[in-house]
Amino acid sequence: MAGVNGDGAADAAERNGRDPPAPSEASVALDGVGKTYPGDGDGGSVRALDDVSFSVADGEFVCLVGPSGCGKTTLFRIAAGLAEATDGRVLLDGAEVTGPTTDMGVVFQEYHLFPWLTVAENVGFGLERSDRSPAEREARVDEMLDLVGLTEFRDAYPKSLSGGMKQRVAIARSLAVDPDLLLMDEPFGAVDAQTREMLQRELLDVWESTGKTILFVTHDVAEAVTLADRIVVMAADPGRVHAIVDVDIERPRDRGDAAFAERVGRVRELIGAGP
Ligand SMILES: Nc1ncnc2c1ncn2[C@@H]1O[C@H](COP(=O)(O)OP(=O)(O)OP(=O)(O)O)[C@@H](O)[C@H]1O
Repeated sequence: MAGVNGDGAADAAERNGRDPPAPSEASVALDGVGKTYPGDGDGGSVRALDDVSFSVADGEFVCLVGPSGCGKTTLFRIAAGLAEATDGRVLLDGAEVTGPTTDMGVVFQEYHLFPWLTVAENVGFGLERSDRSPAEREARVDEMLDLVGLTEFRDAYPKSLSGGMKQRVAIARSLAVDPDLLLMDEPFGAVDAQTREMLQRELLDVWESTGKTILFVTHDVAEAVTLADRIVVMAADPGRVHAIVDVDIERPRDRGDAAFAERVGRVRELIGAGP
C-alpha cells in the first residue's frame, strides 16, 4: 500500500522538515510553531499548538485535517500573519511572516465580500493599492473573472449571487494580486454538497493553471483526499502534527475508487473518527 507515511506521531515527527522540501526551499514552512492562550483568570492557559512543523513546497496542494479543537484555526491564523505564535516561526519563501502580506491570498468560509461593491470591484479591491495602471487592473480583474467563470456577473452585487458564486468571487479576489500562496480555511463549508464538489473541481483547475501553492483547512476527509498532494493530520491536546499522508492518486480522482476509499478510511482512522 502506498501513500501513508507513518502511523503515529513519531513517524510524523520524523518526516517533519525532512520530507521534501527542506524548509528553506519550501514555499511555506512552519517551524516549531506553538501557541498558548493565556487563562482568563478563572481557568488555566490553553496549549493550542505544540511544536508544529511541516512545509508546503512551491506549487504543492496540502490539506490540513484534524478533530475539533486541534488548533486548525489557530494555525491558519498564525500562518496568515493574523495571529502571533508563542513559539517557532512561519517562513514564506524563506522570509519570516510577521503580519498579513499580499504574498498570501486568504480565503475564509465566510466570503467577506463587500456588499456595496460589484463583483468586479470586489475582485479588484486588493489591486487598488498596487502599482498597476487602471487599465492593467481592469485587465487583471477580467482575467480573474474568466478564470472562475463569472465574467457575465461582473456588474452584479454579492446579494444576488449564490453561495458558490460568492466563494468564486472570494477566490478570484485572493488570486488577483498574484500571491505565491493561497491559504484557505474551510472555504466550501457553507455551500451544499453538489456545489462543494463543483467548487473542488474548479479549484483544482485553477491550481493546475496557475501553479499556486495551496494550504487548505477542512473538516471533510473526502474533500482532502479529492484535493491534496499530501494531508497533514493533526491531533488535539495539545494541537500537533500526528501524521502526514501522501495522496499519490492520479487526478481527477474517483470517489468510487478503492484507492480513494482506502485513503479516506486511513485518514479517518488517524483522526480517530473511525474507518
Ligand atoms: N482566543 C482563544 N482564547 C483561549 N483559547 C482559545 C482561543 N481560541 C482557541 N482556543 C482554544 O485553542 C484550542 C484550539 O482551537 P482552534 O479553534 O484553533 O481549533 P480548531 O481545530 O480550529 O477547532 P474546530 O475544528 O472546532 O474549529 C481549543 O482548545 C480552543 O478552545
